[in-house]
Amino acid sequence: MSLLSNVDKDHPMQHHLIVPIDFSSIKNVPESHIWAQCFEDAKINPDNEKSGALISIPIIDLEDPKALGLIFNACETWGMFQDTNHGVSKELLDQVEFQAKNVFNLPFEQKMKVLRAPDEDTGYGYPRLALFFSNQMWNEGFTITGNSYYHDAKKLWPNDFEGFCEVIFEYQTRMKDLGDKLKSLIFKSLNIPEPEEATPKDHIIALNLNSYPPCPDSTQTMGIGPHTDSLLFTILHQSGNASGLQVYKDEFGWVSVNPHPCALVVNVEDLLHIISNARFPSAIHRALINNKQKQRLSIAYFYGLPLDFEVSPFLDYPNCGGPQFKPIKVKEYASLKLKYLDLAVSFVRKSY
Ligand SMILES: O=C(O)CCC(=O)C(=O)O
Ligand SMILES: [Fe+2]
Repeated sequence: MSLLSNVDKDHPMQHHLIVPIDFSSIKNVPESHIWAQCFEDAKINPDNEKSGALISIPIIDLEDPKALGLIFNACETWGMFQDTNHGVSKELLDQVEFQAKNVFNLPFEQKMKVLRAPDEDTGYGYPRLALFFSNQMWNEGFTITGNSYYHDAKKLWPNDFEGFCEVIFEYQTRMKDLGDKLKSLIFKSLNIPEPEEATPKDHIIALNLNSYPPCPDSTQTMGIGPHTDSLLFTILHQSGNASGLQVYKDEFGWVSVNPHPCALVVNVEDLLHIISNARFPSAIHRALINNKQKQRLSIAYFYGLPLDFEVSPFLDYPNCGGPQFKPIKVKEYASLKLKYLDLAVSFVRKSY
């Protein structure tokens, strides 16, 4: 049982919101998956190279002596950046993408063997976010926490599961190292102490493999609807063959975050928004479907804090105007998020 499942137990999902359609047999986008508003609010379309070239989120070399300042500016302005020189090899990124592809390209009946249970957080299915949107998303996911992948891989490939397990183990290890390093850089950039964790091994950490299958009409549907992530920050690897990820910024609308060779996307999540006393926005993001009829993959690593850890704003900077949020335990916040999605943060906001 995973650490998060105690929280999930209180918020079970309906079966039909977990079971994806069999994307491999679909010729037209079904009514259930049509997002009429999809492009109306998109000031910048991911396939419009001209506008996409005008604005882009910062790409930061982690070995750059100026990295701290650059990270601070990017988090404050965008709640997001891409990092290079992060220490995760291209080979490992290719391998994890290959293994993700192996999962999603299995026959539908095989994937259903590891369907996520209504009150669990691991396994195959639509993203948990499906609960909050009236339309289905063009997306299938496979969520891993801790060593849940071992049990599932045995069901998917009874005689050949080691390859998948080795790559996921290695990827989780490297992501944890990179996450620790980024946490240290981000807190230094804010000039506040790193949260003291009594039980660091109880961190909530999850890995989401996402697949956006080839789509007969990309203008009709949505890969993943607008949301913020719940924990400290996300480290995202996206396949290089197609764009889709976008971040929302008031002045510009939706801005594409196109794949950059070997760079990993880092985005601020809600708990970091709270700890930074709203100095860093929690990145509102979504993923569109590309018009190239190509499968797009992304691998999201959510870096958290222990469930019993209490987060509260650090106020040690000039003109911060007092704490904007009440202290809250990570598990209480996770529970609010599963119930209210992006409104969760408003329950933590202080009213003066
Ligand atoms: O696929 C992407 O680019 C975004 C995925 C995402 O936002 C998530 O898994 O929370
Ligand atoms: Fe996300």
